[in-house]
Amino acid sequence: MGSVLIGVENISTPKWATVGRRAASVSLGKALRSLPEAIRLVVRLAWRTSPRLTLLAGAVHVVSGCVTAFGLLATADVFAALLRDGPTPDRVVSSLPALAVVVASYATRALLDTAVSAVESSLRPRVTRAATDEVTAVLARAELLAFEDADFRELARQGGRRGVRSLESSLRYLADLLSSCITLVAAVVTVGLLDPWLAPALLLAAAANAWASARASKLRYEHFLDSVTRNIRKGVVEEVTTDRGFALERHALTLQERLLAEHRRIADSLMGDEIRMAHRTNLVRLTGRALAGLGTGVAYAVLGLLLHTGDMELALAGAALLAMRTAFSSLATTTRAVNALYEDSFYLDFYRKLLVEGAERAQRSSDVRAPADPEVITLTNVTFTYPGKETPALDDVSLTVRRGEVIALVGENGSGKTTLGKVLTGLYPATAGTVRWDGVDLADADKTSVHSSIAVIAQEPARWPMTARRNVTVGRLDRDDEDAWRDAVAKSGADEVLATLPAGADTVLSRQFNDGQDLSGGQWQRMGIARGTYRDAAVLVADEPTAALDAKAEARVFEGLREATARRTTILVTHRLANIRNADRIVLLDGGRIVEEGTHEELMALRGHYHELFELQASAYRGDLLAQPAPPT
Ligand SMILES: Nc1ncnc2c1ncn2[C@@H]1O[C@H](COP(=O)(O)OP(=O)(O)OP(=O)(O)O)[C@@H](O)[C@H]1O
Repeated sequence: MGSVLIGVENISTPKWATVGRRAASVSLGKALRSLPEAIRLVVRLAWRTSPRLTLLAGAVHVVSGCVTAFGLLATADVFAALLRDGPTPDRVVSSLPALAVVVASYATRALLDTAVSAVESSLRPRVTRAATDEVTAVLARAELLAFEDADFRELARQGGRRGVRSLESSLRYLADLLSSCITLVAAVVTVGLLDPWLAPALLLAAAANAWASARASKLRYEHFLDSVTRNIRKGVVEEVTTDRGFALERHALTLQERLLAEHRRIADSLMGDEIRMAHRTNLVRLTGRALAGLGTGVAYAVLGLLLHTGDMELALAGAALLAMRTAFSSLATTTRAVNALYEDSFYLDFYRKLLVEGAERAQRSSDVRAPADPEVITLTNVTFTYPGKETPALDDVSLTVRRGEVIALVGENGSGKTTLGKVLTGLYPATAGTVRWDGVDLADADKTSVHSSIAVIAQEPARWPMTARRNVTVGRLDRDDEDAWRDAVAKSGADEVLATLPAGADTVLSRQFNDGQDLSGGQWQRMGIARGTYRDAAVLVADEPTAALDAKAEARVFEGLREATARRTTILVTHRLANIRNADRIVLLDGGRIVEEGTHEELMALRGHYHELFELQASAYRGDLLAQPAPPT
């Protein structure tokens, strides 16, 4: 079956990564122009978080930059006074005012640095919190179907993790950029004022540095995009190699070494690429530094030439030298900040995309309320296709369900039973056709109003990391009804589970907490049934509710369901046909289409597919299936 264990060699690259690849391959200038967008995003979020702190941070940085510039000009004055012609004591005395300004500027700068870090340490956690909150809110409010889209899930991971981290670092780099730019401008203006020829040489060094930094960022980003798919694959292999959920089969199938080898294979390929990328980045940096060095050399050569030809006095040359050194150091800070912001801007884009896409996929609210207890649910020519799939899971399904009816959905694995349950209850929107509750199209209805009227007992119920009692009452938090709770745990058989727990209903059901307990598959299923029963909704979807239950518990659950179904509409998905003989209607699905529909007696009389399935199961119980084959005659 081939040597690749997981078999995901050819999984496609997420859409957003393909778009990002295109963005990264545009010209550098164009890409750099996208920088203001990233800056705007960071500033806007900071502003929303705290306008006062944002203004303060900006102001403190500007003042700090100005003080540095001021100190620089004052130092030039000190040089000018010291290197003037005349007796030394006079020169020293005349330099004192400028020296005092230099000392004052250093002291102020030190105070401002403290202010900067105080303001930033108040602002940054607020921005991080706001960004994390935005991501969490977008995901919490996304429609159910969004979580079926692998691209969206990966975007959520990248936007939530890298995006928020980049936002935080961008804020720091933005602040650095602001103050270093002011110092740089002051230094370049000082140099330019001393001699206009020196400025272009400085700019050459700046351009070389900026080019190298931006190019290196682009290489790193391209590498990230190239490795996205492999990183997803590595994550999957990591999970199956180390996760508890796979531990049993990993050992029983003796897969540990195979999985480890697979993990190493992918990790090696990623490491190889990473090293290659690092070498290329270093080469780019070297070229940048060589060009910047050339610019610096030219600047010093011009200075030497000016001194040699007598076009510049020694005193001014001293000041120019100092300004040039300041310019180079703030240039280094500026390019580092621009470079980091440029690189962050790619990841900020994930964050932005996640917010945009999340907003598009938000569960819509609407003024149209679904009826709380629908009389009739009508599906008309409903088709449903999962995101990223070609073939529909439901194909032209029409069905009418009346209040109080018990409809059993049967059919082979993958025939669309679970999907039909979700579309019928508005959890998934129909791709085509309509689902109406008493004439209200669920496509227009407020989803919360629809979902308030449904209870879902899932095939694999969620294992809520809460107390056992909460695992049931979370079914309807606004209900506080001790009788209903007792009834729910009794009908589901959850009462027997509670009796085995050390702290009874107050035991926390999660191994993540101290003293937390885990349950068996069947015990979790009983908790799920209790939750669905406690919810007491008008429309109940029970999807294989008893698949993991022992026979006694199953009988008890069906007894409970029968009692409750008189009041509510029930959609029951099951493979155990013996349990649904009394259903009002049985709907047989095949390949997403309804192929047979009627009562048990009607379908048996039809002698079609249902009859065949029923007979097959019945014969298994009668013992025909395992009976010795008749000896050949
Ligand atoms: N999350 C999903 N993403 C993509 N395709 C899906 C998803 N869930 C189900 N499908 C596909 O939709 C089709 C119908 O699946 P569904 O779960 O509704 O079948 P089912 O009849 O409930 O099956 P089973 O008896 O195994 O529970 C199948 O072809 C399945 O592969």
